[in-house]
Amino acid sequence: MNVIEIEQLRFAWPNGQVVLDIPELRVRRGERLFIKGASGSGKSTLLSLLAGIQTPHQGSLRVLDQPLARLSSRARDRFRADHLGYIFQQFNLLPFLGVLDNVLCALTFSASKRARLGGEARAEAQRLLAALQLPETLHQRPVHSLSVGQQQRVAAARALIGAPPLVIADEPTSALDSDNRGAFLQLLFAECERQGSTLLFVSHDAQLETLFDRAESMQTLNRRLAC
Ligand SMILES: Nc1ncnc2c1ncn2[C@@H]1O[C@H](COP(=O)(O)OP(=O)(O)OP(=O)(O)O)[C@@H](O)[C@H]1O
Repeated sequence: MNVIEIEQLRFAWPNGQVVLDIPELRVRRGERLFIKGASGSGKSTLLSLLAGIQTPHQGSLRVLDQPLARLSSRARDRFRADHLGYIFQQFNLLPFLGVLDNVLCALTFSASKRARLGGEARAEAQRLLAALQLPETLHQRPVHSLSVGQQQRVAAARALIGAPPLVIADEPTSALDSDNRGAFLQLLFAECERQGSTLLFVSHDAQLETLFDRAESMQTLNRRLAC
């Protein structure tokens, strides 16, 4: 089954600038896809469509077989909470909440994620944080007191909890040095594989692409825009 299916997708921002014109993109279940592209090439715009924050103006976009544009905005919010894990570029953690509470908050709005846990939520949050190598001594600390690399692991655990079928990561390694980037990616891959999550990872750092099953560039995806 394909987790993502895009056909003849076009999207423009209100100023009329066409940012995406993608004839086709398919992502298989369990695949680890790297999407690269220069600043301004439309990476974040594509992710906002896949997450159902924006909807396409033309063409078809299906995530987990759901045509997102046909859902109401409320149904898209629910779909996102239930089926997606999202690692934001700036992590978007709640700075004064503790590490564990930041991870657990991903379950608050999703009965599906809670149902997929198969065990106690706190124990699963602790397991994920340990798998991502965040020491237990930090689990109660407010996240604002953590280093950038540690915050990134909290953001990854929050995206992974409840085994969402699709995990989207938007440049989450840009603040790390190359050794730490590689190590973090291997941990992320291992957890995605363990729980059967497809990973879509966006970055302008083309050095990372060899670590993935497949890489696509925004330039190639958007080839019609260059004509
Ligand atoms: N909310 C918005 N309203 C209008 N234009 C926007 C909006 N968001 C992005 N754009 C425009 O869409 C184009 C693509 O932006 P986008 O953020 O998707 O690129 P990107 O590849 O993610 O860039 P970066 O690597 O710098 O984050 C840019 O020209 C940008 O100015």
